[in-house]
Amino acid sequence: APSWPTVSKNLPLLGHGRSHHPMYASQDEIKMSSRRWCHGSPDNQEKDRLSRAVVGMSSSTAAIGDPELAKKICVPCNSKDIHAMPEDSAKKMLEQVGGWELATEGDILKLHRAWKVKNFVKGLEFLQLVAAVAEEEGHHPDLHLVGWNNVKIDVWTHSVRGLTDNDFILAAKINNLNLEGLLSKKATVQK
Ligand SMILES: C[C@H](O)[C@H](O)[C@H]1CNC2=NC(N)=NC(=O)C2=N1
Repeated sequence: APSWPTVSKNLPLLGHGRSHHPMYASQDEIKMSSRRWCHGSPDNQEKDRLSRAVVGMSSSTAAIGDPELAKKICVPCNSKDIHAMPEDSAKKMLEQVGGWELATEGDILKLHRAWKVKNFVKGLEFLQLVAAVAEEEGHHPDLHLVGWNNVKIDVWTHSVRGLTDNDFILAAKINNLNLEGLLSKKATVQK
């Protein structure tokens, strides 16, 4: 068999600092895992979470100038109140998510950021940390691990084919991750 790099067994697959993979977690832990999807019918915990959600998601002014983006939570992406924000609103909100830039693919506006990691396995660990935040928020980025040590992340709201506050909240939470020991010392990042 090929000598694949040994990915550490206790890689936290779904956040909370421990893996939720059936091989490693007890059945009740799996039931307890806080996987939530935008389209699922919210249980009480979800309702509580949503009650703290940003009010007035459709107006991106709800978050502009608010330094606590990372403390906000995403709302269901299939909510009828969610709309893609105009580019000038996105440009204003960009100031709150250092290191991210606007990118357009086709006619879709996205948030983009790239990091150089120490090696392939550290890149996977980085992606696992991001996955845990995405699962917690029910809002998911596009994750790329290319050239073995380049992590690239795009964030956009697929349901409206553009940017919403959810995307900036997720980017702010990603910026708050502790990447200690994962990033390469060489700063040059492949865009
Ligand atoms: C149906 C529901 O909208 C989906 O479950 C969620 C999941 N995560 C998501 N993530 C992103 N980035 N955009 C979405 O529209 C989206 N939708």
